[in-house]
Amino acid sequence: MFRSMLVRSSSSAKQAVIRRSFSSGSVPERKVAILGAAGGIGQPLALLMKLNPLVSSLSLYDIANTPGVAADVGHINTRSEVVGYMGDENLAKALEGADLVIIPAGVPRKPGMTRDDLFNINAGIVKNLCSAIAKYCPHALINMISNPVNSTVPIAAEIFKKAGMYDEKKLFGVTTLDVVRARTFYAGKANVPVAEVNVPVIGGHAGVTILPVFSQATPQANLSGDVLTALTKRTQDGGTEVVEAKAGKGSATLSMAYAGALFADACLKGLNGVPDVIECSYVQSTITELPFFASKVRLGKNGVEEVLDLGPLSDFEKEGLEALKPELKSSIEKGVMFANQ
Ligand SMILES: NC(=O)C1=CN([C@@H]2O[C@H](COP(=O)(O)OP(=O)(O)OC[C@H]3O[C@@H](n4cnc5c(N)ncnc54)[C@H](O)[C@@H]3O)[C@@H](O)[C@H]2O)C=CC1
Ligand SMILES: O=C([O-])CC(=O)C(=O)O
Repeated sequence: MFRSMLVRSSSSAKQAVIRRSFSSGSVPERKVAILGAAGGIGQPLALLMKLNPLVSSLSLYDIANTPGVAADVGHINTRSEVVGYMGDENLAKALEGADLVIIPAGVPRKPGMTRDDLFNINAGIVKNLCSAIAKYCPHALINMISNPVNSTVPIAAEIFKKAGMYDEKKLFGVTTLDVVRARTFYAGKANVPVAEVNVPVIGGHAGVTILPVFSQATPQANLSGDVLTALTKRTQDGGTEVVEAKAGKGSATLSMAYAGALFADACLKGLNGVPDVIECSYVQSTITELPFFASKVRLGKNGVEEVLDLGPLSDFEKEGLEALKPELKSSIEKGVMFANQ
């Protein structure tokens, strides 16, 4: 049985000591499950989560190849115990007791495709995985990476509603890569240290629905309208830039794993009661007329503690906001319709 592929990252005795010291200290035990863990994002994300001291148990699930990934990552001498699970019959065990489930399962784009072209395959994958989550770890936080995020998050919400297990505070579309890109591109043009940069990115996660709010970027810089327009377009097309550079071999995996690990770490900090953890994410929202929208959210013990206001927008950003609404609305409706058919 694949459970026997359990890989312990250090001896049982050492693990017991680690467990005791954490249970008596301030860092609680946290199980994180990655669904799609053997994929292009899943593998480096598994590595980064293995390096995260907030994780005590790392559960790696995929339909194929998880034994090798779990054996490999499990040899790293950090806190978490690593267990790999392969195949549908092991999904329940992969999920049981999870505090956080990260979902990068599904097919990536090839050149010429939009994220919405992935809907037909990925919608079904997300639907099945979310049905299992509703059954086996209904109180876990969900970090949805699988594209099209603008639709997969509404699909997940509908599946949880049908199961009577929907908690809007626990469902997150991961848009952190848009923030990571906006920070990198802005730092290059503004000539400021990239590590100090923050830029909120609102809307959704596809093309024009990605709206970086450079007027609120810190540190501030006096960039021309043309530069801001170009920065906005590059952020919106960041995923396509990688898809084209990879020329048929997939989409962003390494930068996505970094972004996914950053967001998961923020979720774990929130769960553990760290105050003032704020990240952008695509969540159920009332700050616009759209039922799901990415904006800054405050993370806490229950997941989303507060969806923050958009703050002042420039005229260019106001136009971008109005322009993104029709596409985002139809992507949300498409997801809701799929889940209810
Ligand atoms: N939210 C974001 O910012 C980003 C999202 N993505 C999306 O992430 C997804 C994954 O991308 P990659 O890792 O590059 O693809 P990949 O093809 O390398 O890996 C996907 C993995 O999912 C697994 N999988 C397929 N069906 C599954 C199921 N039912 N249960 C569990 N695992 C299953 C596959 O076996 C494979 O290992 C794509 O949909 C991609 O578009 C990619 C980059 C950024
Ligand atoms: O572009 C893609 O297909 C993958 C993705 O979401 C991104 O890199 O932002």
